[in-house]
Order: sequence, then C-alpha cells, then structure tokens
Amino acid sequence: MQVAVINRSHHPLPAYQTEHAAGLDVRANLTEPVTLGPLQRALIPTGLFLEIPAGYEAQVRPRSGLAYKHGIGLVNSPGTIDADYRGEVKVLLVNLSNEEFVVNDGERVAQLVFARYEAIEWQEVAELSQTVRGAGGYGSTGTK
Ligand SMILES: O=c1ccn([C@H]2C[C@H](O)[C@@H](COP(=O)(O)OP(=O)(O)OP(=O)(O)O)O2)c(=O)[nH]1
Repeated sequence: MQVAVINRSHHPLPAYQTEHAAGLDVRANLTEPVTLGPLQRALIPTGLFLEIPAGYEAQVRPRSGLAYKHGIGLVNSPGTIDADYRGEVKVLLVNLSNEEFVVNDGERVAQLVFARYEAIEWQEVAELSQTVRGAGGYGSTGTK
C-alpha cells in the first residue's frame, strides 16, 4: 500500500527495521531536547504529515525498548491517526519512571502501524443473542 507523506523533519522517512516488522519507528523532530520529569508528559513533533488511504488508520504505538529501559510510554496508547487528518503526526509521551528522561532530536519515540478498520452502522435492538460468557468478564473464567 502506498501512503502519501510530506517529510518536514530533518530525518529520513521511518523505515521497517526487519523484513516482517509491523511498525515503522518514528523519530522526534526537535530543535532542542525535551526533558520529562517523573509522570510528566509532552507532545513530541515528528515533522511527518500523512494522507492515509480511506479505510485505513495509523496506530501510534509505544516502543517496548523505551518502556522497559526507561519507563517511557504513550499517554493515549495507541494513538489514532485518522485517514482524513492532514496535520503533523505527534507522539504523546509520558515518563512512568521516577527518573528524568531526556528526549533528544532523532530519538525513536514510537512506532506507526497501519491497519484497516471497518466503518459500522448501528443496528439498535432490544436484546442481544445469548452466549455462554454472557456478561462475565474481568477474570470471570478463572484465577490464572
Ligand atoms: O497520538 C496521536 C493521536 C492523534 N493524533 C492526531 C491525528 C488524529 O487524526 C488527530 C485526532 O486524534 P483523536 O481523534 O485521538 O483526538 P481527539 O481527542 O478525539 O480530538 P478530535 O476532536 O480532534 O478528534 O490527532 C496524533 O498526531 N497523534
């Protein structure tokens, strides 16, 4: 699938790192570093502007390396880039550790996964079909 992109960052376009990688790592496009104290959040610009084909979205997902090594996550995980969005893709980072973290220019802060979605129409009804699960959830099937 081809996706139109304007790259106003000073970094190359995101690229798949391995043959079957689902995500394209996106880099912070910063004029100066951003320091995140414990539990602080910041909207990190990427310099990327997309035109995603109708029927698709881009999910902004966290990177496990940043999460594991530094406790850095996304506030709105996963973020959603709509097909009709023409603004800059931004990454809403949060520091979940108890130490400062500095986001430097070029840091790979998240990954973009492109995915199909279905637009639905509501069919309002009085009752839903019966199932074994019924309304059970939140661990209702056991303790492990
Ligand atoms: O991590 C994100 C999430 C969203 N967006 C952009 C693209 C998306 O299409 C738009 C709106 O996102 P969303 O629908 O999550 O925001 P909202 O809070 O519902 O605001 P709006 O009323 O603008 O839809 O913001 C990003 O750049 N990064």
